[in-house]
Amino acid sequence: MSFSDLQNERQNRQPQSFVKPTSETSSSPSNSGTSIASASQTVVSADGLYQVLPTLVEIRQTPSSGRGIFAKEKISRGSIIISTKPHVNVLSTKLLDAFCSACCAPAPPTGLKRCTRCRALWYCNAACQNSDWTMHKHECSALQKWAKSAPNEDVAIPSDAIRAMGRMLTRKKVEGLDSIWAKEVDGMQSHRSSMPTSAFESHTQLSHFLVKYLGVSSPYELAQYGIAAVADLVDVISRFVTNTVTLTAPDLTPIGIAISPPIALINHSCDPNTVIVFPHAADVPSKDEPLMQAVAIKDISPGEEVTASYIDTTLHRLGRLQMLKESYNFDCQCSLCSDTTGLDPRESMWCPKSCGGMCPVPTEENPLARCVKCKAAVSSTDAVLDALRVGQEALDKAASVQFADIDKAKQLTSNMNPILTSAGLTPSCHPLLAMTRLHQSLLIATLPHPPTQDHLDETIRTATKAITGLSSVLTEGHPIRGIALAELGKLLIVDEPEPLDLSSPSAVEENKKRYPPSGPPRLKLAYDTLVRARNELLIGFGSASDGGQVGRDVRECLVRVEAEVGTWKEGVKEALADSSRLKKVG
Ligand SMILES: C[S@@+](CC[C@H](N)C(=O)[O-])C[C@H]1O[C@@H](n2cnc3c(N)ncnc32)[C@H](O)[C@@H]1O
Repeated sequence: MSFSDLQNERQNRQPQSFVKPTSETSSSPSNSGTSIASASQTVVSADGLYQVLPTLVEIRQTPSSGRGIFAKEKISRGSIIISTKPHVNVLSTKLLDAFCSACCAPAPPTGLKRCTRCRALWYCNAACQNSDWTMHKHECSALQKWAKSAPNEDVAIPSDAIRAMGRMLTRKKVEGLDSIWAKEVDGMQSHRSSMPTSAFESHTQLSHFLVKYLGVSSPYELAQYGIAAVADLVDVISRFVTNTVTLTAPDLTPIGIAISPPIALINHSCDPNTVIVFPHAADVPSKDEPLMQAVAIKDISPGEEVTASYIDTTLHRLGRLQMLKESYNFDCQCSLCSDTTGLDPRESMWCPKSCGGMCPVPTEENPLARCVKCKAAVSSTDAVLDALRVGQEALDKAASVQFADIDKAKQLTSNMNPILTSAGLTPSCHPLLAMTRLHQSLLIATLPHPPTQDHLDETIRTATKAITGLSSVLTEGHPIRGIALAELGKLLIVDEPEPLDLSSPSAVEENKKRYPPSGPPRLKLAYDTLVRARNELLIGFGSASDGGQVGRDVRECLVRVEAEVGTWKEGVKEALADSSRLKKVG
């Protein structure tokens, strides 16, 4: 595998949220977490709505989280629970020329075809353009008008939020305000009545842009979209903010936003049993893409609630609580957030006496941290607190400049990683894990052509450290783990620029102590890593989707590595045969 393949995969991948956190705030009654159904939960009658929900689940009213989806039968991990095309999906504005606006596939080598009228949307081919035309014909002229009135090129295309809401309202009008489609959209949770004042400003601004984009100028015109009063407009915005999911490429790179009312029925947990993915299954025709799937990553018992995470669950507890409150306005009481007694790997450091145990990281509120195994006290509290604070600042800075100034970002992550590590943080501790993952993506993006052994090996070590961290905080089969393992496996099969000469026994011994090893042991490690990746991808992207596009790529890689290992074994056999022949001749 060449290193450029890896660089093409350079992601703007977030540590991960499936439902898009937005700056707009929404509010909801405070509520409890998820899990086992209680007697007070009643089955919600859906009156012909949500036809895509399979019979193995049902909608129930929960005492504190509103409606939710519950298993009626046992659901095994790796099963696809819901599979549907979103009601609405739009690409991020900056990626409009990189992905097809209909099927959301990346631009083929021959390039995408641009809509010649609005010049804003791009498609794979005429078939994709035609399949999108029923919707695009309405937005095409809106996009043209918007561009004409834009003060400059940078804002010539409205944001993904405005375009998505525009499509949602237009489709409602086209389908009919009493249609099932419209009822499902209108049935999504709105927090209008309990919206905090802080949300009003952003919601008002969005409403203003939305009305301008739709080009409506009278109450009569607005009513055709089902908006009879200002309150209805606020509902549209609130529903959008509360229920939108990040549209991702099959490798989890965020590429836009999507809305699916049945999938939006899934409530949140920071330790979810389900993930929302867009796996790009092989047998799905492009007209059915982007296919959105809710996949079980844990076995789910009958009566148990199906939950997904709305935010990055590698974050520490306070960070998660704050994000959920700000973006979805509820106080998370899931098992992970409620249990403050156990040791959370997201907030852990090694024992100061190196007994092999771990301690919770000290905080301003709880400065006295002790190893859970040998009870040794952390004496360097101030230094650890400083490292955590400076680490978070450096992470925010590096993340914000990673595309505009990659060298600066890399300098920040290179400097901070050793500081956080020597402060004693474990690889799963926030912000070290996030910093390691960012450092890995920057190392991949800056791999020289051809790669140097040092740069390649550092990237492999960083990817390994990231997997160690991720494996402590995410359940086996979580797609982020599967993707991280696939990435490491691919790094390990990049041709070594300067492999060790393993012809002497001492070099072979030396190689055993090295990480990553060189030569055949490296290939063996690549093979084992790719097997692990494939197994986890089959869970996270669903076994019926064959682990999604990445799962299929990994399978192909495995076939190549197997052939290479086979050739190598043949080579060894031949060499042995040669030497015994030579001995006989001698
Ligand atoms: C995408 S909707 C989920 C479906 C929603 N319960 C309904 O009835 O339509 C997101 C909203 O559900 C509620 N919610 C989701 N997960 C929750 C949880 N773990 N605890 C409390 N409320 C939750 C919050 O009000 C949140 O803004």
